Amino acid sequence: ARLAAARYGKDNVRVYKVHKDEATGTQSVTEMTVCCLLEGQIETSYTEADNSVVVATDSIKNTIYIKAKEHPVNPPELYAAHLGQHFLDKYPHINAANIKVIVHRWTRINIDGKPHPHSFYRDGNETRNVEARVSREAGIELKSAIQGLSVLKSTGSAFHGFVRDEYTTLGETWDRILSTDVDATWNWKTFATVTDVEKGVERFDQAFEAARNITLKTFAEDESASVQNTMYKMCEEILEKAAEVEVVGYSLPNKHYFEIDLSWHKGYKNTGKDAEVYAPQSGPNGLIKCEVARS
Ligand SMILES: O=c1[nH]c(=O)c2nn[nH]c2[nH]1
Repeated sequence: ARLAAARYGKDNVRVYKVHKDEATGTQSVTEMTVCCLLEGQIETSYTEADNSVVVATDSIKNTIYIKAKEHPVNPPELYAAHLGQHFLDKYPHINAANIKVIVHRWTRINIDGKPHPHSFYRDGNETRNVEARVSREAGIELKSAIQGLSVLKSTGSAFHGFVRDEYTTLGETWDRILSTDVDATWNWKTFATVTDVEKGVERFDQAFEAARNITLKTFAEDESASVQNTMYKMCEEILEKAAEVEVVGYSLPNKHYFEIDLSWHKGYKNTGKDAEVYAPQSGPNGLIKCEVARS
């Protein structure tokens, strides 16, 4: 037998960092969950119990905290680049660091119309994520994402004209609920160095805001003919807005809401145009994926 692949490290490292603006007394907080897995000349730790090549996962966990102290944690793309590069700079036998940063939402609370200086609430399970691969071979490869942004529209969605054959029972509809949990990703051009990531670093927050706004606006305004077509429009717009992004992807579950025929009860009308009460389904669900690149 031979070792075909190997990477190891620490997962689920929870990190909180506060920024205190002395001038205004305003404090800002960031909370994230980090995974950091290393690759390199580590085969003998698997095959020969040679621990001399192992940077302990406990040390990796410590490094995650130390780099959060030394460097900004925002944007997460920059923090991930610094963290990954550290392992290549420090350990000659480590050739790649695979990092995932999941940033949780702490949205500032507005009290009587005024933003509170140090109070926040968790407005949804939506997260901002970054996956970074920092390697000697390729440099810094960054993939940003929005995950878990649940959206629903009560109309403005249709689905008709699809294949009808001996396997088809689904009726055509010109007016349906559309409900999904947004998982959007955008892959950046490769950055050669951390300095290159830092130059024009505002690109990352701008792309995140653009992706989130485009997703919500297109979802709301598109007279959707299908999940497929609506998500393609989102991708086109994000590519147009973010020049250094090479590929945009979506993975959208189609979370079905079934009509309930209540006509057995006093002839109640509750289907088609009279439908008001529905049965939200936990599963099965449609799952529609795409990746869109520049032509
Ligand atoms: O938007 C949709 N796309 C599909 O492919 C599909 N299949 N069933 N319902 C669907 N809705």
